[in-house]
Amino acid sequence: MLDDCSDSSGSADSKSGAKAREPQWPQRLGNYWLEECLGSGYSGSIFRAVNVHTRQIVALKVQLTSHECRTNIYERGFYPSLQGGLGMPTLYADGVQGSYDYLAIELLGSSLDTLFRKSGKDVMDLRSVCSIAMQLISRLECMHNRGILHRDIQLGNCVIGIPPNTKTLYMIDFGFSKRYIDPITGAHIPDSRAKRDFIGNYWFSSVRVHCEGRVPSRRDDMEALALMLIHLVTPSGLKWVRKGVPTTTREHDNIIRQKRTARPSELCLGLPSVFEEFLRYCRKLGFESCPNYRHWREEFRDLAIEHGFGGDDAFLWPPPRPEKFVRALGPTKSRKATVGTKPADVEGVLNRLAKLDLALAQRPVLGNVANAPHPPRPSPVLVNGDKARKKPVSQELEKVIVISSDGENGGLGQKAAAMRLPKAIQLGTLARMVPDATDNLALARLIRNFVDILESSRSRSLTKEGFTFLDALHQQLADPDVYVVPLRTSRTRTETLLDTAPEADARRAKMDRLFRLRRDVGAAKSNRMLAKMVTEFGTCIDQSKGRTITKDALGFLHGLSDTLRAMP
Ligand SMILES: Nc1ncnc2c1ncn2[C@@H]1O[C@H](COP(=O)(O)OP(=O)(O)OP(=O)(O)O)[C@@H](O)[C@H]1O
Repeated sequence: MLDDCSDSSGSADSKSGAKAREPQWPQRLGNYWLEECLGSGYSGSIFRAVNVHTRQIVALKVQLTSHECRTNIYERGFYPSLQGGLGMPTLYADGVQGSYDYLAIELLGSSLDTLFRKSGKDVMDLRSVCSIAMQLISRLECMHNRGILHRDIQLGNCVIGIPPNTKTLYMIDFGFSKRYIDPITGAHIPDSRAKRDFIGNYWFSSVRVHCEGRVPSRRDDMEALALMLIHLVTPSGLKWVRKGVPTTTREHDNIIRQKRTARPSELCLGLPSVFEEFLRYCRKLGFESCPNYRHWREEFRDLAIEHGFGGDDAFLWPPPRPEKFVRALGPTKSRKATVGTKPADVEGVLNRLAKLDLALAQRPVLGNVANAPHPPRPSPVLVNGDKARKKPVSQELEKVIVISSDGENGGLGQKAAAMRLPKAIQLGTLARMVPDATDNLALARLIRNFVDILESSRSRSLTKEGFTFLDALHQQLADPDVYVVPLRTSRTRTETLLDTAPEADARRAKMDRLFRLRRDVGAAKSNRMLAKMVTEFGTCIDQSKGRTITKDALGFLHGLSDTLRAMP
């Protein structure tokens, strides 16, 4: 199949052959005068064209009627259902003239593929990727709500608009699309194990469709999007994309093998956890399941907010300089911002984060001992603060960017005046300081800083870095030499959403547990008891929808800090 189905974009179907020689296109088709050629695909070319009567500029997609793969025929069938949807191109006219078939479509801008390649970078900045995620989830939601699957999600099929719509992403190329809902009966297309030709693209088509030959449904469009996002934030991209379009069956088999065997945790190593969770979610969806678009849009919005980019989904290209976000967050010359750290250093950290410098954003592999937040250390550690430690925590605290200049209560309590770093960096830094907190007072201070960060953040969701802090805290309170299973397990929020317990009951149970923890924390008599409470606290948050830090949760953390402070 491979030798007769490839093109340079990585798209594949059963009908395509080697790229045909460019035909001689006429100067005029219907009311359109053909101008510049914007791009050529396997089955035809796209021209910038002008309506000779109205002077309206359009993109004219032209194909030979003799072509073996006349995708225009299919596309013109889908456009009417997609009209009016945000990011769905307008179809102005279509027709057949002599041996030419044309569609006059709204003229759009460059594709993500072109933009990314021209940037010369090997990863896309996190802000842009979050905005792509939010917008494309909406595009798929729109198509799916209208009963249509795209089935060829790839960078070349996502384009920006022309001014004034340059911040909006559009889906194009519905040549492989399909109705999955019968417009008359309303029934979902049936699943089938019968052997079928692969339709999609080598890079991002889902494992089920590409490697197992299954019938595509909504989940597969979503998985393709997840893979595309992971590709964008992975240095040099997904490994099976790096070698280019396969030209032999052997190369294609290699891609299939690599795709099939790559576990989500491996693909997403070092990335913010939402990428892995999204991919896992898509792969767990049933054939007819309706994806929870809103939930995942909000996840990517939260990720953008956590990294200081704001929650707007506008696609800004080229990406604004990271300093723009820094300035928006506070004055860079603040005295507090420079405690132990030069502004340039801080900017460097932010710049690297904005470019998703993966060395900085190291993420432990879930459940992997080698990547446990803090590997077992030989040094003796505290049980009720009775052992001496290497380094006073306050020194480390000062090295950290904002944290605290007056130890006890100041610090992030005066957050408004200080330059605020992204929550992820602050929490990550704080978590790394826990193993060196050699007495209860130092731990109490770190917890207070933890609470300050949570309270100063717009998002009340406990992130991966927040759980890493709790893991480290639990370990330090219980026994620092023993490996602790991370609180936030590979169980995803998705599963939480799919839990059978009615949502209201689950919420009430969470509130009760947190209320009890808050009430009882003051009565704890030892660090081990507190360690248990931290575990219960973390588990309770992890299992709740949205992993939200409630008032009682903050109360518990305050109580924990006070109790440690009061302990001998
Ligand atoms: N409406 C549009 N406005 C501007 N450029 C467009 C438009 N539609 C497509 N293009 C450009 O033409 C290229 C090919 O378009 P499209 O993917 O629709 O054609 P195709 O023949 O189906 O291609 P392929 O065979 O690669 O799937 C796109 O990558 C894009 O650069």
